[in-house]
Amino acid sequence: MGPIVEFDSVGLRYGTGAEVLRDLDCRLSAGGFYLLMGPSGAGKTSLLKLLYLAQRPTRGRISLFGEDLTEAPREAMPAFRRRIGVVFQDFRLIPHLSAFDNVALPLRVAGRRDAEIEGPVRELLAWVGLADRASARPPTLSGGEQQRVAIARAVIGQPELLVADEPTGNVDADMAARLLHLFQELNRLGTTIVVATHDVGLLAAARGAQLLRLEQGQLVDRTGALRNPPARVM
Ligand SMILES: Nc1ncnc2c1ncn2[C@@H]1O[C@H](COP(=O)(O)OP(=O)(O)OP(=O)(O)O)[C@@H](O)[C@H]1O
Repeated sequence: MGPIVEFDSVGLRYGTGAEVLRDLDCRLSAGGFYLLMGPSGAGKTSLLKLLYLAQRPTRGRISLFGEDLTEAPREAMPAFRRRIGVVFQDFRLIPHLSAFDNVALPLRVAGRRDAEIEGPVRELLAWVGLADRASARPPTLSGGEQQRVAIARAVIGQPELLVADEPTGNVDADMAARLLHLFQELNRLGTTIVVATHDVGLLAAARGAQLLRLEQGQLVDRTGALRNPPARVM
C-alpha cells in the first residue's frame, strides 16, 4: 500500500525557540504499525501533534492521506481530523460526560443512531476492563481508567490513522498487553497505528511493528535498522 503520511524535510519550532524537530524525512505506509521511541524531550509528542494536526510544521512539507497539507485550506482540517483517532498523553476526556458518553462521542459526531452505539461502546468498555464503570465521570476514575476510556474513544470509530501518546503509561503490564492486542486488532482491520512509548515491554511484544527512533529532534539510525520506510522490529 502507498504512504499514508509523508514528511519531507520537516522542521518544527515553538515561537522563536530553537527547532525541536529537524530534517524529518519519512514515509509511513498505510496499514503499518509504528512505534515511536526516544528519550524524554526528544520530540515524540511534537511529532505526534504534527500527525494529528494540532501543529503545523514551520518548515518542510507533510502529506496526509495522499494530500499535501501545505496546500490544504484551513477549512479542510476538520475533515482530516475526523479520519484520525488520538490518544492524548493527558487523555482530554470531557469531565461532565460519563465514560460511556465519552467513548460514544465519535460515533455521535459521525451521526450514528443510539441503537448503533450502545452495543459497540459496551463491548469496547468491557474489553478495556471498564464494563462496571460505564456511568462514572472521568474525575472519579483513576489515571489508568481514564487512559483506557481515552483509548476506547480513540478506536471506536475505526479511524484510518490512530495516533497514541504513551497509551500504556498508566496501566500494569497485563493491561498494556491487552491494549496492545486491541491496537493490533484495529491494525488488522486496516488502521495505520503510530504509538509513542517508553515501554520496552510494548516494543518486545509488538512483533511486526516498525520502529521510529527520535533523538534530539531527529529521526536517527544508529543501528542501521531504520530505513525509509523503517525496518521491522526483530
Ligand atoms: N508548547 C511548547 N512550547 C515550547 N516548547 C515546547 C512545547 N512543547 C514542547 N516543547 C519543547 O519541545 C521539546 C520536545 O518536547 P516533546 O514533548 O515533543 O518531547 P517528548 O519526546 O514527547 O518528551 P516526553 O517523552 O517527556 O513526553 C522539548 O524541549 C520541550 O520543552
